[in-house]
Amino acid sequence: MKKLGVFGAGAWGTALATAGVRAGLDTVIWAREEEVVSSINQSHENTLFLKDVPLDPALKATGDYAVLCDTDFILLVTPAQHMRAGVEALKPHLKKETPLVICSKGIEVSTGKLLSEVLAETVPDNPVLVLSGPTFAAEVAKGLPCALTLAGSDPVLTQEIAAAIGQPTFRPYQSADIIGAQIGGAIKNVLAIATGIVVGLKLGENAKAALITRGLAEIMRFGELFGAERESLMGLAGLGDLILTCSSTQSRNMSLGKEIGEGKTMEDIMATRNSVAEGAHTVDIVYSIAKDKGIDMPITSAVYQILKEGRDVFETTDVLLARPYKTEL
Ligand SMILES: NC(=O)c1ccc[n+]([C@@H]2O[C@H](COP(=O)([O-])OP(=O)(O)OC[C@H]3O[C@@H](n4cnc5c(N)ncnc54)[C@H](O)[C@@H]3O)[C@@H](O)[C@H]2O)c1
Ligand SMILES: O=P(O)(O)OC[C@H](O)CO
Repeated sequence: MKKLGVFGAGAWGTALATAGVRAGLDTVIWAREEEVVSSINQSHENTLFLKDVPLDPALKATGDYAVLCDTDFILLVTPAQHMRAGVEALKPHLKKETPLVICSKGIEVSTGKLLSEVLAETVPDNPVLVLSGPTFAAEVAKGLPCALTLAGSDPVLTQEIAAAIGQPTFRPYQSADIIGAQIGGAIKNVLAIATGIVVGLKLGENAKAALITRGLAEIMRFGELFGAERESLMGLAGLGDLILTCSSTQSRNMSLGKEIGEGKTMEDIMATRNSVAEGAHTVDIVYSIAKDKGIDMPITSAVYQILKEGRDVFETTDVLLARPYKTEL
């Protein structure tokens, strides 16, 4: 495992590529936008998605699938809703034995499938792993310390990849629970929007803590349906990421919710951004699955109603608070 490919050069792909370079890997990042390829190669910065963070000149960018696929393992970092199309495009150039590591956080809205299920359909022969956890791209790119979950069904391969990309400031903890490693990262984005709304409405720190904790209960209930292990949901890729994302406006999801709580519309907010807020997509499918399967997810439902049905934030909050009292667990 000497050569790393990174598929997708948004903020997270770029940060992961810097981690690869720092780990001593010969790293190439594939970008969809020509201007990103040239800005990384010439100015050693991703001016479109990770501005003002200097990148190691050793990091090479390409727009060529064949160059990306001439590597020992590939991190997949496209937005979740574009993962299927992205991997389909990659497939003709991909060696069957190349391990693919899902680093995106979301559930495919059109099918309700986890990204590992999407890969099982599109590239069934490639080994698939998941890398997820509490990690803001800018901090990782600057080399600040973090810890993540690296999940894979083959413990030897998982260990091999952890050893290849791991370093003191980028610590992958291994797991066999590929499902659990994806559920927390996908749903915490929806809950971060909810927390942002609470912050934007100035409902206080107590409300925020209550929402994060009851949000975790929603992750647990949803995870059970997919067969996630509870321990994984309490780990870095679950609770850890929920805490991080709900705590800071560095999160695109949390800050989106905050702006909604402050009275802005989705149209206004999206007009000022070129980055992805996965929760605004994931909420559709989580809401729909929860409704279909009878899973109690009142916070997720509230986010859906506000974002997708245009319900008033004050009215929706009142309805949430007026729900009957029940046992905690
Ligand atoms: N940014 C972070 O701190 C962070 C951390 C962990 C995980 N993630 C996850 O990584 C994934 C990628 O997020 P990001 O922060 O790198 O993205 P970003 O918001 O920085 O950049 C947007 C990305 O979307 C791509 N894109 C836009 N339109 C597209 C299209 N039509 N088809 C394919 N790709 C398109 C762009 O090329 C770019 O790579 C997301 O699932 C996110 O949840 C992000
Ligand atoms: O900026 P966000 O909300 O996409 O969150 C980034 C990461 O997922 C945090 O772990």
